[in-house]
Amino acid sequence: MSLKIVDNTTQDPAHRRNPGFPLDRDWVSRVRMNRSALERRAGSIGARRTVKKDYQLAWLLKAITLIDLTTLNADDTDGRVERLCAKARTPLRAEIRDKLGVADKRILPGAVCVYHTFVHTAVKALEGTGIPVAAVSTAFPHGLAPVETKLAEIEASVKDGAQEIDIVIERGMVLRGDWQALYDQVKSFRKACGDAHIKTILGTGELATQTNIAKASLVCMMAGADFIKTSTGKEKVNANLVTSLTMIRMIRWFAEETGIEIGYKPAGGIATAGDALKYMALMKEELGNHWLQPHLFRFGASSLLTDIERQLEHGLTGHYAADYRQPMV
Ligand SMILES: O=C[C@H](O)COP(=O)(O)O
Repeated sequence: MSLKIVDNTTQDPAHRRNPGFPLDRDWVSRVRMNRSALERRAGSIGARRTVKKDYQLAWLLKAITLIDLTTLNADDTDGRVERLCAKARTPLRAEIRDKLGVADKRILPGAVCVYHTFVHTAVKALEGTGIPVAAVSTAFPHGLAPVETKLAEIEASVKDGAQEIDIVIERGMVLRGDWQALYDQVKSFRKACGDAHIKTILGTGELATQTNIAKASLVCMMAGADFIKTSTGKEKVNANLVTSLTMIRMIRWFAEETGIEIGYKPAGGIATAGDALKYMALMKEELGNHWLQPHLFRFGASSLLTDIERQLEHGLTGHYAADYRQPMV
């Protein structure tokens, strides 16, 4: 089995951060997406075997490095966040790592993602691992609060040690086509983030059309987003392949025009190893293997790791482990 694919780190020194660009209204007005063409293309993902069976275990190991291990529940506690961080420190049991021959490799999730309240706890629990803490700020999940409140929340998360900030946009700005307001707000969020990387959550399930999703993606990238992210996980419709295709194509277009590579984070409802492989195949086919690195791709997921661990064990032994052997939080 080739495990070359898991040899990556969370930082690529050659990667240029998005500096942000002026709002180009002409470009925004030229954006049009064709939903049925997107659906046809999305339906073909995973139909052909993109990942050969022998390589699947290596891809699943890689998938672990691309997860923002997440807990975003109203009943989260310090204890739950600490247990999640313990899982992040040891995402795979030693026995599985040994059997896979990867005991010496860095296989850790891309980040741990929590509410602002728990940033301090997570930073402390992850000390020494190099795993960044991502905070959902700006009145997650709806994004409806005075801008000053949202900016203060970002600043507080950064002060507590968050290295990544997942902001939510106001969906109403997109539905009204108020691109200037969206651009100005995301730009101010980016400024408040400072060195922390900013992921902009679009709430795609609430944006009505693929064209709106594409335009919102573009405006966020112009305003300085490091990542564009689909969903909070709280909308009725969360990440899916059609929307992913729309956003990935905007990332490609943006890279062609500006030379800047923006990250992509599908989030919400991605819970199985099979789902993960489909998203990875989509990235590989549309943007190339290069984009399958933690600084350019993340899964926002609360339960994906559990299934990946189960599938890895099944791949090794032919049996599924009992649930108690893979506790999450
Ligand atoms: O950003 C991450 C999402 O909230 C996680 O959603 P999930 O619980 O459906 O995996």
